[in-house]
Amino acid sequence: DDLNSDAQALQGLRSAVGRSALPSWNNSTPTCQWDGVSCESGRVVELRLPGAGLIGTLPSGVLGNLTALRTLSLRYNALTGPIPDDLSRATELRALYLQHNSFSGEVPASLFTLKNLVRLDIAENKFSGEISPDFNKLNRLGSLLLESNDFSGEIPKLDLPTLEQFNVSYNKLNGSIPTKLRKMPKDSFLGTTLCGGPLGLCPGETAPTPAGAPGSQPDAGGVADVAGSKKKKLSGGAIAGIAIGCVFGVLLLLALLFFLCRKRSSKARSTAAVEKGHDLGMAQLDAEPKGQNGSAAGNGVHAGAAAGAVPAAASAAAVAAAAAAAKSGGSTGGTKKLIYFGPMAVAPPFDLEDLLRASAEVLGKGAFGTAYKAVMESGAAVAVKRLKDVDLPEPEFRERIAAIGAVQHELVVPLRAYYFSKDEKLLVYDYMSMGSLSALLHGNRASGRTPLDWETRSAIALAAARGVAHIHSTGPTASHGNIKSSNVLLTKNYEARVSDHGLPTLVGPSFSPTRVSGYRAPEVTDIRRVSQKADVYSFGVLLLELLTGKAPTHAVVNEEGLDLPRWVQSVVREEWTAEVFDQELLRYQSVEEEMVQLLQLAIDCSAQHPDRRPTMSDAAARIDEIRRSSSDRQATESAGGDREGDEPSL
Ligand SMILES: Nc1ncnc2c1ncn2[C@@H]1O[C@H](COP(=O)(O)OP(=O)(O)OP(=O)(O)O)[C@@H](O)[C@H]1O
Repeated sequence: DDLNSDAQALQGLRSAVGRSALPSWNNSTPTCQWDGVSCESGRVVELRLPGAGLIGTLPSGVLGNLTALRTLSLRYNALTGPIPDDLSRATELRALYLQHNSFSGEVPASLFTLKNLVRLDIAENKFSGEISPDFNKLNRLGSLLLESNDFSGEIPKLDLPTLEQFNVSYNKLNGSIPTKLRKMPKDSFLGTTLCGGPLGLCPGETAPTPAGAPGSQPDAGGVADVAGSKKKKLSGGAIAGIAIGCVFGVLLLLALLFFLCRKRSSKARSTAAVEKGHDLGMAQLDAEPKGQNGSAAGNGVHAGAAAGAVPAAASAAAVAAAAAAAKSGGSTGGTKKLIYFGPMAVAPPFDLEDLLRASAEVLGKGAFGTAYKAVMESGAAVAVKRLKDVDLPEPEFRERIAAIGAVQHELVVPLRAYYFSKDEKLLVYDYMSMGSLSALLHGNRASGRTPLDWETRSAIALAAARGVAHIHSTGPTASHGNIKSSNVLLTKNYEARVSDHGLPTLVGPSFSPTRVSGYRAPEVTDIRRVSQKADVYSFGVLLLELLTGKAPTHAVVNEEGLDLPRWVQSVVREEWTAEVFDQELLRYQSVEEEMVQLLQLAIDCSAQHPDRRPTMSDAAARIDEIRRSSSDRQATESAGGDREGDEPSL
């Protein structure tokens, strides 16, 4: 074993998973100077390639040859498949960081021979199977991080003397937490059905008896019995005392409430009026769209959530913010601030007070909360999204929202600011005056809305593809997470902008959408973890929607809604291709070839198997090409004819 064999191993790694990612790894540069490589005494001892864009499956017979390796970090890449068995030959390994990839399969038994391991982080992958008791063999382990995988079953009795960090949260684990691990914090076990220790008593367990108290009843049959047995010991006097205390407490609370209500009602806007206004806004959500603002606003196709832009009597966003302020202590000053991103962070043009005073109307209700249009006294309008079901701990929420706010791109609707308190989470976006693509496509066609021509539709497709491709370019696992036509918004000039990226990362594990969206890729089981390839699938469905004019959740076929990719494929297979297109598009016969090309791309993107789908940037490049050929052809065919407004009649 020498540096030559190390170099060969690294080359093997590069050609398997990093061909385009590791340009500095070439023969004209000495191996020890390659990116991410550190040597000592003529051997490679560290390999650190975090977020390097590695993609694919680690080959076997490669990493195991790095026999002097002490640190291996391949975190935040797009690696798939199992950990190769031969890694066990790298016996000097102390730190192994593989978190945030898509590794799958069981943790190989060979890993448990790496006796020197101190840090093992394989979180945020797709590892499955049970957690092996053989982790006990790694008795120098200080951190063992297994969270957000598909591990199942019970946690074995782990007894690792130097273990400080341990996390198995967000796995399919059940049973009780082994005694030695019960000192770990609650966070280590969230998102599982485990019990015991920081998660509270397991069924059949009794609370530990306080020192000196008479013996408890072992296994007396659960929490209820424990309470029952305590009750028996209370004397009559004590019960009377408690009862009197309770009555007094309730009276005191009532008096306080009464006092507070009176105080608030003297303010300009009474709480009752505001609440009423708020209720009005919310109540309208389940009603038919009123369509005051024409087809540009609202979202008429999402069954049950059809909402026009209905003005609420009072400021609904103000209610949201006021509720936040009131619940968390009354005053709106102090630390209760909007946190800004991008250029606005330098000179914020509005603050929470302005939002509080803004008049608002409900735009619609989505899976993550309700969206409002808020018009401030200055006349500026913003879209405020009031999130529900966020039970992430504050630091995690702030970290994730910072990642969302960091995406600033001309084709992505910018997140300008957010507000976080225990009870309220508000996101502030630019207000997009022409509403969503969903409303544009499926809005009331009868009422003389402008038909969408090929040029507009293909331009929207291109902008959306580029916007999403930009989000993907920010990191190997960065994804939008919820691509659909109501999240493609339009500027005054009908230019498309991608909105709402990253929202699924903000909701906690308790979030469970009621319906499976027609845009969701078949492999997605947890909407909080949507891969880039799953985004491509959703984008494919969006393209199909643009081409067919049909919404994927539209109840055309049956109550369950339309599986657009399957429907299109069945029609295309029967060679009725022309049948799938939106009638409005068919009026433009001269672009039929391009329409078929775009349809082919849509079918490719919505392939069942993720590996068959193109990348988002490939999809964008293909749309660009298709559009170029259609404009070339139109230039030659129309011989100077002005197509603008030239709307062929039926
Ligand atoms: N910045 C914005 N400007 C204008 N309209 C918006 C803006 N953001 C959202 N909307 C519109 O408000 C409505 C509700 O949006 P919201 O994002 O809450 O739900 P959704 O997109 O239907 O579903 P989801 O919650 O899954 O994203 C939609 O019709 C959407 O197009």
